Amino acid sequence: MKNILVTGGNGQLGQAIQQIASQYPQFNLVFTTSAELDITQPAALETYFATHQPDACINCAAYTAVDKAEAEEEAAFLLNFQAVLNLSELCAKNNVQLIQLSTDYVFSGRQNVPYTENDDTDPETIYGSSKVRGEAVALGYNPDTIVVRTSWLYSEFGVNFAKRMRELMQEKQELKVVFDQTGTPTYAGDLATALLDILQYKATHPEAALGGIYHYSNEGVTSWYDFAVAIKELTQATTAISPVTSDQYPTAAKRPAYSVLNKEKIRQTFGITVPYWRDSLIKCLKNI
Ligand SMILES: NC(=O)C1=CN([C@@H]2O[C@H](COP(=O)(O)OP(=O)(O)OC[C@H]3O[C@@H](n4cnc5c(N)ncnc54)[C@H](OP(=O)(O)O)[C@@H]3O)[C@@H](O)[C@H]2O)C=CC1
Ligand SMILES: Cc1cn([C@H]2C[C@H](O)[C@@H](COP(=O)(O)OP(=O)(O)O[C@H]3O[C@@H](C)C(=O)[C@@H](O)[C@H]3O)O2)c(=O)[nH]c1=O
Repeated sequence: MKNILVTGGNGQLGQAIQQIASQYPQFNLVFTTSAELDITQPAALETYFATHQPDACINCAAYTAVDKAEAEEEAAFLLNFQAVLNLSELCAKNNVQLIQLSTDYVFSGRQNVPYTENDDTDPETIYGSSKVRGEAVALGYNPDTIVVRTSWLYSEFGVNFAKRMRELMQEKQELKVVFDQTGTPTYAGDLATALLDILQYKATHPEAALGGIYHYSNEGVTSWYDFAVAIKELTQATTAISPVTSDQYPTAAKRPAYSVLNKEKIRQTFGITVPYWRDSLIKCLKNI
């Protein structure tokens, strides 16, 4: 396994993979933007695969605007379902190992113990529903597909909660942040390492049956409020942060109240270590 195509190469996860690519000289990682390779266009994908012959594909392209998706169902499903169908079909036909990214928002959040890969999905948002359909079609075309669900992704790159909080803390004297949504942040740099370690494991265990769903986030549990407070403390910001309930901070999409992911399977299968969320936040804030 040598040639790795990373779609959505300009997104935050795509850029996080770019940042560590030189640590994996055994892989020739190629990053594509939507302008270079529009994954909603089957003909463009076919031409790309015929020309570049990837051995694996990490699909980081996605529709990720959770609130906007409520009003843009078609656009969300086009990218998170239809395009995944195109990609999966082609990967299956060409024996290309696909890694498809998914989300904790596939769960409604009614559970109060960490979600395992065997728990039923029950999304309550358009974004979550579109990602569930993407998971199903990716595994349906090829059971060897590896679906990695992650949560609360943040990084130095793109648009994310941590960067937004830092900006708001510079602009505002007071912030209100929900404290009744519990989950785990994931530093995109850690996820990027996990994904390339998975491909490395696959390369050295070509016969292993590894297909299926895996959960990966950082370790530990927090709320968006506590996440914001940690950002405030670590950056010595002076903004006042008040905890509010989701009812007091209305949004178009209803986020899960609880979406902590159980990471036992990915640890056991690939020997991946999972950093504690606060340690990774410190690392990220140093880089921003
Ligand atoms: N962000 C988060 O908090 C979380 C994300 N995830 C999942 O992780 C994955 C990566 O997310 P993240 O990096 O944050 O996403 P981003 O929103 O940062 O990036 C998505 C990328 O998709 C690309 N894209 C959009 N349309 C197309 C298209 N038609 N063809 C090809 N590429 C396209 C964009 O490329 P361009 O810039 O070139 O237009 C963009 O760079 C996704 O599957 C997401 O669902 C899971 C949990 C949490
Ligand atoms: C900016 C802000 C948000 N919030 C709330 C809104 C929401 O309930 C929660 C998170 O806000 P955001 O809208 O930034 O994050 P959100 O878009 O919900 O993030 C999600 O993105 C998708 C792509 C995923 O897959 C998920 O894992 C998750 O990371 O914090 C506040 O309470 N106060 C604030 O000032």
